[in-house]
Formats: sequence, structure tokens, C-alpha cells
Amino acid sequence: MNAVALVPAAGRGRRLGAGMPKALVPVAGESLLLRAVRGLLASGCVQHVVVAAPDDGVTLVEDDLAPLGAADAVHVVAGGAERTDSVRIALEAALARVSGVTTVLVHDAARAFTPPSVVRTVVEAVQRGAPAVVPVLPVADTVKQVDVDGAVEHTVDRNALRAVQTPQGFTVTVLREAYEIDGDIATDDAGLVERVGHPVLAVPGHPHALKITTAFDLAIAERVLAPAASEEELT
Ligand SMILES: Nc1ccn([C@@H]2O[C@H](COP(=O)(O)OP(=O)(O)OP(=O)(O)O)[C@@H](O)[C@H]2O)c(=O)n1
Ligand SMILES: C[C@](O)(CO)[C@H](O)COP(=O)(O)O
Repeated sequence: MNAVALVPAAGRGRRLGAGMPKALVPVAGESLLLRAVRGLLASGCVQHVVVAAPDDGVTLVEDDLAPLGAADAVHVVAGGAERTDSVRIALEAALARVSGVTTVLVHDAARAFTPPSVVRTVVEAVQRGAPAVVPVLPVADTVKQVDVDGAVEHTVDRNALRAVQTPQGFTVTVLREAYEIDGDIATDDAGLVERVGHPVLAVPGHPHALKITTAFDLAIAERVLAPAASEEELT
């Protein structure tokens, strides 16, 4: 069974400060978005991708993705004000275009260098019966809870913490249920699924699934991730 992937790519990239939508920022000559979509398709388990573009950038995004030569497998819609709005719009578009959808991935364009192997791991976990799946990494730093004044309240047991990445995977039923609650906003899709009471399974992520958020992250992408991606087969 194949999955459908939703790619929220409508963000402005304020923290990056590139003066253009972050998804279209190039790294070694290819946009973050093109790289993210190619990685999804290279996994071999994604049959269709719906990209949520900036509302004034749908044609720009369509043109950016043209080199993939996958026009039948990739559809671009205008995203929304928040990430959750963009995902909701892309989900509705995917279900209107693709029949028989069972598994849905949600993958940030900003995580452009996610290895296709992580995509497969997430899809396989959903198709083995997990209603919701997130790729994760251990937390390497000590984490402390602080109050509004910055005073440390306590140290959190980092062994019980994981840093969550994308693609996140869901059964279509569970994701639709989570997105039926209008106005509900969360920083990730699994958070909405937790709120409607479904279990979420953590599976291994990958350091290359770094979310390109700041100029520092972009430098890491240019100097480390892009060279590594060009060396590895997209397998
Ligand atoms: N209204 C929004 C906001 C974000 N995103 C997407 O959600 C992903 C994760 O968001 P983030 O990394 O925060 O991107 P931006 O919102 O662009 O960054 P910033 O918060 O710095 O502006 C990105 O691929 C972004 O394009 C989206 O589709 N629609
Ligand atoms: C979805 C996500 O990538 C999981 O870590 C993250 O929550 C996105 O956060 P952002 O502030 O929208 O980049």
C-alpha cells in the first residue's frame, strides 16, 4: 500500500531571514522543497504529494518542482496562515484527488534532507498498525523548565524526552479525526492526534532530517547535508 504525503511549505521563513519563502531557498542549486519532495518520492512508498505553497507562490512552487518530472504525482495548493491550516488544506486536497488513501504523511519542506529510509520506516510502522508515528532523536542537551523570569524551576529528565522530526505518519482516519476540530493549532500533527486520544509511536529519525530554521542550519545544510546527499544514492 502506498502513502500520500502532505508537505506544508507556505511558511515565510522569518527566523531564517532569507527574504523569500523558506521552502524556495536554494541549497547547492536546488530548493529545500524540491529536495524534500524528491526524498519522499525516492522512498518508493509515496504515491502522491500535495504541497501547501505560500498563497502568492503557487505558480512559483509549481515551476520549482518541474525538474522532478512528476507532475502527475505532485499537486500544489495555497497554504494557510498557520502550519496547521496549511496541513488541513493539503489534507482536504489530497482526499479530493486520490481515492483509497489509507496512510498519510506530513513532512516539513524545511526538513529537506530527510533520508528516504526514514520515510519508509514511518510508512511501514503505520502499515503495521500504528495509528500515528513520529520519527525522533534522543535529546543531547540537559533540559530545564524555566519560569517567565527565566529562573530555573527544575531539570527535566532528558531520558524521557525525544526531539520529534517529520515525516509524521498517520492512518487517514486518525488524521481526519484530529483535523476535524476547527481552530485547533499545534506545532506538530501528532500533537493534534494526541488531543483526540490516539497513541503515537516513536521510531528512529535521523540527524540529516534537521529542520532548516536559522541561517546556522542553512550553513550546515550547504556544508554538510548537501554534500552528503549528493554522495548517497537517494535510496
Ligand atoms: N503558515 C505556515 C507556516 C509554516 N508552514 C510550513 O511548516 C514547516 C515548518 O515550519 P517552520 O520551519 O516554522 O517554517 P516557517 O514558518 O517558514 O519559519 P518561521 O517560523 O521562521 O517563519 C515549513 O516547511 C513551513 O513552510 C506552512 O506550510 N504554513
Ligand atoms: C513539525 C515539527 O517539524 C516537528 O518538530 C516542528 O514542530 C515544526 O515547528 P515549526 O516552528 O513550525 O518549524
